[in-house]
Amino acid sequence: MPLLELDRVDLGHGTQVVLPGLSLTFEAGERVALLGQSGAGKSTLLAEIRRRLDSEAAWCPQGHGLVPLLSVYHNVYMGRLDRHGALANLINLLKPRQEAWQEIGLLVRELGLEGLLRRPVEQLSGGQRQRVAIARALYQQRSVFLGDEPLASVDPHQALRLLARIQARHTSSIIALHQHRLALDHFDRVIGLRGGQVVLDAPARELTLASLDALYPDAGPSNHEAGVAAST
Ligand SMILES: Nc1ncnc2c1ncn2[C@@H]1O[C@H](COP(=O)(O)OP(=O)(O)OP(=O)(O)O)[C@@H](O)[C@H]1O
Repeated sequence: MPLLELDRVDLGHGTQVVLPGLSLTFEAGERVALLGQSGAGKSTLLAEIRRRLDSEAAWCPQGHGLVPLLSVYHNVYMGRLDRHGALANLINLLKPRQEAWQEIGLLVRELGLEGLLRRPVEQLSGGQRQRVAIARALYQQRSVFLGDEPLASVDPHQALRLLARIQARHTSSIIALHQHRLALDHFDRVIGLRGGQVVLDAPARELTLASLDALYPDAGPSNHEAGVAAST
């Protein structure tokens, strides 16, 4: 069953079209890796998917989108801000709701952030912030996970564990990433963007690391090794 169909749409920013005439169908239940060099249009595509799926999708943005001065608890709680009234959210800011505190406590423990619930996000490492952003997306409890490089600042072993948790909690996932090995081994489908077009759209099992090199024209032949190094 299609989750989403894009039929010859022009995607871009203002008057600048980045992905002209784009046609893509995403099926429910698919785990899709979105690849392409910087500026290829992955975020632009994800923004459109997010706009269309709206409340069906949990969202983990590039650069985490956290509030540095607020605690880990409050940042994760923000995943469900829209499900409570303004007053309840305000009160929670001053005095955390008990059931939310417990639920978020379990979630952050699962992601290896135990003991950090009260810590302001500005005092966390890059990898810890990344996990808070993932926790916030998991806390949204949606059927689809959309992630813009959600595994960029964690080590390869952690990336694998986090990805497994993300995929276990969502029926479908569409994730932009640069770890090629991860894309080939843990996704159903790989979509590659280059020069404003979809130049690759294939089942991950049919692809090799070398076949992904064509997505990175600036990188030269050694990119294959970079892909290996960046992967688990
Ligand atoms: N808000 C914006 N306004 C105008 N142009 C933008 C905006 N965001 C992105 N662009 C441009 O759109 C093109 C695609 O950018 P996009 O962020 O989608 O690429 P990307 O594949 O996600 O890159 P990266 O891997 O670096 O995140 C680039 O040329 C970029 O400069």
